[in-house]
Amino acid sequence: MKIGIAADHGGFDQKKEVFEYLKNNGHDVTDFGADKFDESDDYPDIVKPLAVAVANGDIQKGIAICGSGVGVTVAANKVPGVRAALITEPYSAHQGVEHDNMNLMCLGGRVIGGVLIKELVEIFITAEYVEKERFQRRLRKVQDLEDEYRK
Ligand SMILES: O=C(CO)[C@H](O)[C@H](O)[C@H](O)COP(=O)(O)O
Repeated sequence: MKIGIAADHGGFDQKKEVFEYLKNNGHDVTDFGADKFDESDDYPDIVKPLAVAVANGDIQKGIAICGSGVGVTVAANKVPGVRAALITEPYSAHQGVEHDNMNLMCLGGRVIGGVLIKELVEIFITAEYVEKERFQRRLRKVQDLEDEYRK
C-alpha cells in the first residue's frame, strides 16, 4: 500500500515525525511537501497534489496536516474521489475507514502530536473498508452527490 503525506507550516514538524515513523516501520511513504517551513504557505496548494494522487489511486491512503486540520479537510474534499475527514481520536480513525472508506486522514498539528498522532496514523493505515450493503448504499449516495454537483 502506498501512503502519502502533506502538511503546511501548521503541521510541518508533525509531518517530519510521521514520515520518519512510517519509513522506520517499513511503509512505502511519499512526502508531498511542504519541503521547507514557510509561514506564508497556503494549505490548498499543499494538499492538492496529495488529494489528486489519492483520487487517481496512485496513493491508497493520504495523511494531511495543517494547524487545526480543518483547512486541509475542506480543501481535499473538493477533489472528486477524495473522502477526507478531520480525526482527533482513535474510534473515528478506524470507523471512518471501515464505514466510510475514508482515504485521506486530516490532523491538526497545533492540536495533537506525540504518541496520539502516531497512534491515529497506525489505526488509519491498518483499518480496512468493510463491504457491507448499508455502507455501500451510503457511499453510492455520497458518489451521487459528487456527480450531481460536479461541473
Ligand atoms: O489550520 C489551518 C487551516 O485550518 C492552517 O494551518 C492554516 O494555514 C492556518 O490558518 C495557519 O494560520 P497562520 O496564522 O497563517 O499560521
